[in-house]
Amino acid sequence: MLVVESLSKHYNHNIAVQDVSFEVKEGETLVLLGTSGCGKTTTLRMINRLTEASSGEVYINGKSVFSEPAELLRRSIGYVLQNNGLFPHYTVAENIALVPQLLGWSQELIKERTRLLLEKLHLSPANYWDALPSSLSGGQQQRVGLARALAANPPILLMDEPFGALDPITRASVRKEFRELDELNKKTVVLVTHDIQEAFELGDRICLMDKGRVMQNGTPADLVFRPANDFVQSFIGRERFSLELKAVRLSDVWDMLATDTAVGSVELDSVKGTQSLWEAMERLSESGGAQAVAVYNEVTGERRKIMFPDIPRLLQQYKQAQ
Ligand SMILES: Nc1ncnc2c1ncn2[C@@H]1O[C@H](COP(=O)(O)OP(=O)(O)OP(=O)(O)O)[C@@H](O)[C@H]1O
Repeated sequence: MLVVESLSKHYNHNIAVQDVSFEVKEGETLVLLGTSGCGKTTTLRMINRLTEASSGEVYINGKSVFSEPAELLRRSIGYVLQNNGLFPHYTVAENIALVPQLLGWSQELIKERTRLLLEKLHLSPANYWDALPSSLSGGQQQRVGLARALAANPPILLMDEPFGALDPITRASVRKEFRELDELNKKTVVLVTHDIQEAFELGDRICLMDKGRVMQNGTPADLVFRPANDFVQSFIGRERFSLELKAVRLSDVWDMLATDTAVGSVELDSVKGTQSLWEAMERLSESGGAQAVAVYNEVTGERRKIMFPDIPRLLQQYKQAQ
């Protein structure tokens, strides 16, 4: 678990970050969201001490990050940058192996881990092992950057605008892969973005910042249905409808879903109860004209069904119940 307590950074008289606090549990993603210059990157870099805090504390599993040399600390924290930060003269495999090499892993273990990560990130080892970063597309480079950050299996992963340099289509597909990556299930992730849609898709919690301060720290549903102040309200602005669909989980409206899951003899595509109304809508659009998708509750094993016309009604009923 990561705890950030009253973190501040001042540059002479300029306050970059003021009194920022939040907690991120294992398996959770916290998104630092806000417009350019609000202090997101500075906050992120104070966690792995690339920027030294003026005051405040950061604890990882109860231990202060200031209690060990910064270089050692950074080996246990994965870091992904917008421009991927790959070494241009190192091959893909050499880039991924950097931290495990520093940690003294055996060559055999490093190779095994590199192969596994390349496969999980849909980069076939046969094609990409010896490739140089310049021969890869932006999306592929970003995947290698992610593999490198995950290589030594760090408990914490920090990501600074990881999808920011990608075109919208690649961005959406890399983001989806990121959401589905099982390597992240037990990680504590802090991700910086200025893209509110991305924040709602990826964040279990969102910390919305302005001028170095936290405006609201809550779940996507807190921000969109219970905004703490006018700033949050206006930040959500005209994107409200899609954000509402992203904030409501299918498990939140479980009792309102149809119990009859049969649609003739057709095997329905399925989504999980932990996914959002938005993701159900995406799956319906992708499933080639299917009228419905099944919703699978991983906890109880129950199945229900959702259809396109249900979606606005479910959202409405959820809002009324709030
Ligand atoms: N090394 C530095 N020296 C002086 N001021 C700095 C330094 N680094 C950041 N700042 C200032 O701190 C404030 C916050 O910057 P920061 O990069 O954290 O914002 P950000 O929200 O990440 O913005 P962006 O999305 O544009 O990267 C800005 O006013 C910036 O000019």
